[in-house]
Amino acid sequence: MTHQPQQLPADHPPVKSGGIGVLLVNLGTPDAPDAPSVKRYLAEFLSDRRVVEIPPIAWQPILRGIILNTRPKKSAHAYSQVWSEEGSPLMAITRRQSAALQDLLGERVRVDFAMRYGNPAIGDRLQAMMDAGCERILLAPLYPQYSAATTATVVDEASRKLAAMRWQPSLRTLPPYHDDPAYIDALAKDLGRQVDALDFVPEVLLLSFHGMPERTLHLGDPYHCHCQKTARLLEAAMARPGLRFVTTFQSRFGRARWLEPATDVTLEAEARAGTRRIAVATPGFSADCLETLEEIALQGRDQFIEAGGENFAALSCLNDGDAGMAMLERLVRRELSGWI
Ligand SMILES: C=CC1=C(C)c2cc3[nH]c(cc4nc(cc5[nH]c(cc1n2)c(C)c5CCC(=O)O)C(CCC(=O)O)=C4C)c(C)c3C=C
Ligand SMILES: [Fe+2]
Ligand SMILES: [Fe+2]
Repeated sequence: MTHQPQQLPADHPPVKSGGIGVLLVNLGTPDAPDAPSVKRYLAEFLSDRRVVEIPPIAWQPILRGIILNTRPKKSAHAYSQVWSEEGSPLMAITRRQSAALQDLLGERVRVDFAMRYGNPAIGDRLQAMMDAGCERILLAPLYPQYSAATTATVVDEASRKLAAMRWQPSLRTLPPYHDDPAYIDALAKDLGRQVDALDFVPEVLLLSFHGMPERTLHLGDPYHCHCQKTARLLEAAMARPGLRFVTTFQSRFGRARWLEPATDVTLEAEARAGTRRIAVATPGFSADCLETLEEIALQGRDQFIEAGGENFAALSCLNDGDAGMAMLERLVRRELSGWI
């Protein structure tokens, strides 16, 4: 049997052109700092079974009946305190990171960003990349420390999109980088610079990571270990013998026991025990967001000062600064090897 060359039918989708894409992904944020927008966002986020590991039959009545009727108003108020002219800080910073990485990588690679919850959606941005001719895509969840509630759910969502495709792109995922020298060095350099620029000399550098239910640690999630390792390597890399490092977990949610020690409890305990000058860093967040700008910089300051502290500083995340972008370029180029 011979094969006759065939014309593509008129309705055949465009043939891809071998392009390469990098999709940065962060958590997501409401579209506006008002209760209806926050409610929509929380409904999606907190219905993710990777985030709340309670069977839906038990959890959905609590979520729909209680949480979504009480939390959105409170959270909207918190969001309104950090909202900027460019919108949500998490969105604005992630957009800038994407643009900066595009400049660093040049035209051979198409860089874009998406959010796991809300907009821009992962599925839509993956489709846009493919429509632009990308056949190879690096999916980069911007979480240094792996957890099922963050990293894995990004891969799940991208996989759901791919599951519906006839012609899939090749997909790579950025591994967690909690102990990568590029990340540790970027943090040490950036935090060192920020500490030196303060108008006081801190006695303590508190490293506050986002919390997780303690149960996830016993179920085998490496998140807690990743945070501890980052903290240990960062302390060694910063090499500041006069500074005491303390690791804590913030943003407790719900009734279950969360990883400890808790950031808010520790801030108060430090002040009561006589610490007068403290700086707080949030190395697990790639971009400043509600949890750093409101929970730490506003609430954390009040907690520390009201308990007797005198000087408090919330240090910035790596964001789209030089140290952070050079790190991201290094991590991404390594994963693209063989492709570019
Ligand atoms: C950096 C890693 C993060 C982990 C791990 C994480 C786990 C986690 N979070 C919640 C519940 C909430 N988190 C919220 C905000 C929020 N969380 C992260 C990151 C991690 N979460 C970020 C970057 C943000 C900020 C988003 C922004 O718009 O700026 C919120 C929403 C705000 C609020 O109402 O308090 C909730 C809720 C759980 C349950 C969880 C682990 C299972
Ligand atoms: Fe969170
Ligand atoms: Fe919070």
